[in-house]
Amino acid sequence: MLPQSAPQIVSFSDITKTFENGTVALQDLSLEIRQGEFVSLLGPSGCGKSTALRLLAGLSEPNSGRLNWADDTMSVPDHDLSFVFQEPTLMPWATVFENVRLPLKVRGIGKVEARGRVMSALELVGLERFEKSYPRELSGGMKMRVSIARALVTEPKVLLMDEPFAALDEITRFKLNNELLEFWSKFGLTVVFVTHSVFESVYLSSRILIMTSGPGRIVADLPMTAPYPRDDDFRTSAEYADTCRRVSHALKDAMAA
Ligand SMILES: Nc1ncnc2c1ncn2[C@@H]1O[C@H](COP(=O)(O)OP(=O)(O)OP(=O)(O)O)[C@@H](O)[C@H]1O
Repeated sequence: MLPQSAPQIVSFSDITKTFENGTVALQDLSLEIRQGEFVSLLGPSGCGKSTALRLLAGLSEPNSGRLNWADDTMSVPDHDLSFVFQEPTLMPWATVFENVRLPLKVRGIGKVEARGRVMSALELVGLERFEKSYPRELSGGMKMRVSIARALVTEPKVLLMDEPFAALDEITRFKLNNELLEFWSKFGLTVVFVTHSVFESVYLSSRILIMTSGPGRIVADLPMTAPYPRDDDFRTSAEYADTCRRVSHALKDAMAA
């Protein structure tokens, strides 16, 4: 599946991010992401994964260095880019339909025009029958599906995900992993995915960037060559187990260094 030949979509050049309290969250970070990649940022707590994702989303600015989108329109906040957080961050007072409609509303798209798009996004995540439900009536997995539908309703090119499945039980997480891979492939998305989990990153990614802290930086860039589609057979294969072991060792080495 693509990587090497695909065009670059965004690059970080020597990016440093220091917070006001003096914490150097990222130092001299350079990185290129290509269109259609599924890139995971994997590393221990505090190594700057979320900071890197927030810079990509335009939610924060670097102190030095440059972030370059190949297409200038991508640097406009919210344009062609969606963010999924660990918490589904749904409006509790609004229905599932209204929650998913929100990004379209923010863009000035009227309810009539939005309806078809919202219902298509809900169908994608299997929640079309729940359009009138409120978040409190949904399970954790369903809330996350609503959050994903809200991210996909704008038909983004790039999906940024910050530990989206960390709070879910394993069976739900596996299901959502598979659904995410389906959306990624169906829509030709570029996904940047933050996780602590070696297993999750190996299952999903076309490439894993291992980060470490003190200061936050990338210490290994590992292509994941197992073919897609990946399914439950892959999850129980020797190749998956071997790759998890290799990535786990690389992570341990990075943390010890
Ligand atoms: N707004 C902030 N002000 C000060 N320090 C911050 C701020 N945000 C993050 N940090 C610090 O910057 C470093 C990187 O944080 P970041 O949240 O990016 O790490 P992370 O790898 O995503 O961690 P986790 O996996 O725990 O979410 C940490 O030391 C964190 O305490």
